[in-house]
Amino acid sequence: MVVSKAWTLRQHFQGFPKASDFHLREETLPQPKNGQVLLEAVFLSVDPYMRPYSQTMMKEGDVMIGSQVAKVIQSYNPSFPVGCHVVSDCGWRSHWVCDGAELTPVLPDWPQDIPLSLALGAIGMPGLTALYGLEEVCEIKKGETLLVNAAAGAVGSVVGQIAKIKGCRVVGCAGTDTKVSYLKELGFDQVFNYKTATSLEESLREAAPHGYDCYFENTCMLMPQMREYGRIAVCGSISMYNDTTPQTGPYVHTHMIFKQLRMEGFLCARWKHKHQQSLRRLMAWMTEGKLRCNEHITIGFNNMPAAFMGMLQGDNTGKAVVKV
Ligand SMILES: NC(=O)C1=CN([C@@H]2O[C@H](COP(=O)(O)OP(=O)(O)OC[C@H]3O[C@@H](n4cnc5c(N)ncnc54)[C@H](OP(=O)(O)O)[C@@H]3O)[C@@H](O)[C@H]2O)C=CC1
Ligand SMILES: CCCCCC(=O)/C=C/[C@@H]1[C@@H](C/C=C\CCCC(=O)O)[C@@H](O)C[C@H]1O
Repeated sequence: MVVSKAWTLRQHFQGFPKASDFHLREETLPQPKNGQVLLEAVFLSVDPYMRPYSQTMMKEGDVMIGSQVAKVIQSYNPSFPVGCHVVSDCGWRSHWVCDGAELTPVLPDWPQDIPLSLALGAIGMPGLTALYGLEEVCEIKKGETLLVNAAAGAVGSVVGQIAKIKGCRVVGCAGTDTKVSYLKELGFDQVFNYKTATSLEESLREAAPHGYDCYFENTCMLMPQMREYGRIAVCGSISMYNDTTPQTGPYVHTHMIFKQLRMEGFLCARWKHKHQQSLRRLMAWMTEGKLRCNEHITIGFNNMPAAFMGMLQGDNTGKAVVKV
């Protein structure tokens, strides 16, 4: 018998999450049966969506939602032999018994020198989100100018690098000078700190005097600098996830109409049928040295809530993960 640890939602978050909103419990798992495997978490992801989705998808007492890279430590399923690594959506759990239907093996031939944690980041859901937002939603083309905000985050940093691979001019905005330096290292053409800029509008205009063809939107709306026929991929709105009073946004219609803009919200799961080939493309860029990524790693399963709250503070550079 294996005793698993699991973090549950003690009470729904009110505003910014607090340590007392979480509860660590132990659960004795059943012995795996035919067709089943026993998983042991290796890396767990903490992502912004957990904050809004907890409100709609979870009841108080439920195990926190989330993905992890896990190792198969007992197997009665030939598709998942002992020792292989999988991505599982079993939530904030140290161990789990399940059948293979819910599991995605990490890419076969995962290179030794690429950390497996990237299966939760640049070569996982955030990387796929970046790719689909650029290719499927923005339909970005060589020579175009792209703006991305929350640019040093898990999604934004990949967005900017893929756009560079595609021959675009990339402007990123981020909230600290450390993030700005990091994005310059990654090859972004122009980067500015929106928290210290005297005028956001002026910084945006200086960075791209002719305006933006594409805008990858991770936090909030920046509309006036769009070029005619510009495309806006609405990926997230992280700056609002902890609000207790809904914000009223800017009036965007005039820009949308006169510049004939297209603005489209999306969820990366829409292109699930492309995930395998897309992950291989991301991995190829990574092994060629064209795609880099920083990880903010917290050590210890017991520190899951701290890692989650730290991520929501917005100070991390790159992808937030927990190493068990
Ligand atoms: N549509 C989809 O399918 C998906 C959407 N998303 C969305 O993409 C966005 C980015 O996700 P991801 O890159 O994983 O996130 P990260 O946690 O890696 O980065 C988030 C960044 O957002 C910025 N930020 C601005 N306001 C806040 C705030 N109030 N709290 C925390 N961070 C803030 C911070 O950068 P700075 O200091 O520069 O402002 C921070 O670094 C999120 O909105 C997320 O929900 C993610 C995956 C899939
Ligand atoms: C206003 C909230 C916007 C959140 C955007 C975001 O970050 C979306 C992320 C999803 C994420 C959701 C994860 C688990 C929920 C699964 C529920 C279900 O689909 O049944 C993941 O699915 C990939 C992103 O698209």
